Amino acid sequence: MMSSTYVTTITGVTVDDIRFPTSKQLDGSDAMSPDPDYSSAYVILHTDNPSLEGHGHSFTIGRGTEIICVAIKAHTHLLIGRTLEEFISNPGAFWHHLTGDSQLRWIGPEKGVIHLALSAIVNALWDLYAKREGKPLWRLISDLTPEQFLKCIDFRYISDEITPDEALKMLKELETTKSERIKQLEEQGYPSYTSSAGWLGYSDEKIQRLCREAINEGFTHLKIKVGRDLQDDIRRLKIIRQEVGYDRHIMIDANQVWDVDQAIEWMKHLAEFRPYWIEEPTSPDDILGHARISQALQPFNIGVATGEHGMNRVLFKQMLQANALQFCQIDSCRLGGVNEVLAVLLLAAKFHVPVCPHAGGVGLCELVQHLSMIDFVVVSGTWENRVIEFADHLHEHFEDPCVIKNARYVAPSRPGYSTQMKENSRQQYSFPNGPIWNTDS
Ligand SMILES: C[C@H](O)[C@@H](O)CC(=O)C(=O)O
Ligand SMILES: [Mg+2]
Repeated sequence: MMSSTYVTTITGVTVDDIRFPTSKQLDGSDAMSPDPDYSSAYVILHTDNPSLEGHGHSFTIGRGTEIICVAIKAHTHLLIGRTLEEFISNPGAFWHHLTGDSQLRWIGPEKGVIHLALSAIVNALWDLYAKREGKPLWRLISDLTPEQFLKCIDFRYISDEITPDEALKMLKELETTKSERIKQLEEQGYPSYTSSAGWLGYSDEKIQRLCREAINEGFTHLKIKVGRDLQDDIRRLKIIRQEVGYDRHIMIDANQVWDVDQAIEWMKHLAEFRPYWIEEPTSPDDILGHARISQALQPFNIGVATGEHGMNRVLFKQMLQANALQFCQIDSCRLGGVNEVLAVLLLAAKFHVPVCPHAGGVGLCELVQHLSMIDFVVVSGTWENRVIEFADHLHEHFEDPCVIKNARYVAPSRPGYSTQMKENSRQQYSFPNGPIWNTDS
């Protein structure tokens, strides 16, 4: 897509299992994950240009990261000897090539461990491309023409809902005003919400303190974990509402613990606290269940948010078709990397459903800021009702950490996809032999 006079060949793939012992402080804890160790299946694509590498990762919560690492290595034959120019000339076709290995496809297809592995690789390819062009990813993709943008997407399985021609029309309608939105982003940043205050394992005192801090930092939207015990949720929500008042939005997240009827019943008891959304009320695969919950909660003005475990664009297509979600939570590492996220952004825009990405974890905030900015500039053209999740953990381990100012993500300016972890952090937290884990060393 971009013209280039030289060719960059992928010559090697390094894979690392990196884990942070976040479970010690119960950071990240929820009703389904009481002791997460935020982790990264981390990949570096080496090239024949020693100063040009692509970094990517996929997020997990501890055990199992090594399985994704093995799955990443299983893709090596699809990468070595391939050129960055092949990827750039047709990113959608290259994505198809990576998901198309018939033997690997059998253990998906396009979901589960193999798809988590794919996302790390695809994220690294986009990092490589953006670094080569000297642009942050959001800007690189914003600068593509609508035709080039569409070349990134594999329309297989979604063309019954959105065709390339229809998508082209949508993108062209926004193209003439793109530069205004780029300016707005650079001047104002992108709205965010915090989930740092409400992890399930935190004491009431800690939650109160963190709510106050969040308000002082300018946050108007806060997310709290629920779903372990109803009386506990009621007590915690009372405390939180006392701290933040009713002028701010509270979102709540059940992390899939409920059956469908149980979700509806439980939420009726929490409705008095006026949650803006209930996130992952039930199994992430249950499209019709989410639709029933959405319908039941409509009279209470509570939206359903889901997507952090949304396995692929097909699931999102059906969630949208079934009116099963009111907030679309793309995940930069659960979907098959940037290409598939772009497909979901288009689908969500078609249904006028706001995209509010899942972030937090390790490195997710760094990635999704680019994706929401692309959505704003190119796809939906608006940030109305849209907020990117922010959790204040582990940013110090990244070369280009996200920056929050007045509760808004500052638009990244460094080349790449903000994926690159500091070399020292990769060594220290390498599992199981890094010094943090190997207490004998
Ligand atoms: C285990 C993770 O911390 C999870 O609770 C994150 C999540 O659901 C969210 O950020 O939303
Ligand atoms: Mg969640």
